[in-house]
Amino acid sequence: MATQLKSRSKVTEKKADPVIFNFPEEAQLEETIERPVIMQVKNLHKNYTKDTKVLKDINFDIREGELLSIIGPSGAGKSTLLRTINRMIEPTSGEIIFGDENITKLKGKGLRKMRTDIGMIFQHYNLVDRLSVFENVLHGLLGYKNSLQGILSLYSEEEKEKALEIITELGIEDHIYKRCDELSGGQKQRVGIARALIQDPKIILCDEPIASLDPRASMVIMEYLKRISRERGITVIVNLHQVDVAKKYSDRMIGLNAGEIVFNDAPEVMDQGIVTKIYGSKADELIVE
Ligand SMILES: Nc1ncnc2c1ncn2[C@@H]1O[C@H](COP(=O)(O)OP(=O)(O)OP(=O)(O)O)[C@@H](O)[C@H]1O
Repeated sequence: MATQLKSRSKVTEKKADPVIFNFPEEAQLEETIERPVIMQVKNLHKNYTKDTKVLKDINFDIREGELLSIIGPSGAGKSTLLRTINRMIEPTSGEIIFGDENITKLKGKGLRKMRTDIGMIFQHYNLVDRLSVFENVLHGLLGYKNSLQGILSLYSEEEKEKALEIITELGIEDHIYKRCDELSGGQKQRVGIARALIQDPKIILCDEPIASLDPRASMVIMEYLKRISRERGITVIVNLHQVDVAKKYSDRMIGLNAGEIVFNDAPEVMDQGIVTKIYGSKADELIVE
């Protein structure tokens, strides 16, 4: 398989990093159509200790194929909220309804199945540095494997073809056999996205995906995330520090302040007054046009 893939990648013309995507008009129009709700977060609380109440009665719906950003000052609870959605962090109380299930009650097989439906990408990529791009992407399938298949890295030809397709879609096919520690931050994040995509998720959680990237690489990553939500109908939930980036790319924004939702609406509605409500005294540094 490796040789097959190598010869295929040789015939692939070297492409420059894609920068701008022009979304078709239908995709723009689709934004006005109300998408079905696929997840409901109800009365969610997280207390790390008796005195550290980080999420306070969080309620919101998540819709199919939307790009939803979560913004708020440092310590507002953005990462905690994102990570309770796939139970990387256990909520203290409340419900997260996904399909017919309450995620907060899942155990064993049910929990593993839910995690294949919800992919995740991270600020620091969480890749295995000494492994190749190809191997890291295939690792996204581990949730579907038994432990022996996982240990032996047993993947079918079909799975390898799918990995190649996704790697090509993300524009990193020229790096497929490189170790991940030879890649730039933006390329690493694209590997992270490819690893999430190969598991066929319904939702991708992105915990500050551009916080370690320069503006150009950040834009490329945001364009890919937007494209994934538009073209694949996957819901993308992104924690962001940059209000302007969130405004530009989101279908909807949630503003968190001290563990409470103080804004949940379309980006067009966000103005300086709302930014002040979310960021308090730090809002002066964040001018919103
Ligand atoms: N494991 C933990 N134990 C105790 N407190 C925690 C733990 N993890 C986070 N916290 C606290 O919970 C609060 C919210 O943290 P969280 O990381 O969710 O915020 P955030 O909005 O993502 O912040 P940032 O933008 O700085 O990443 C902070 O006060 C943090 O110190």
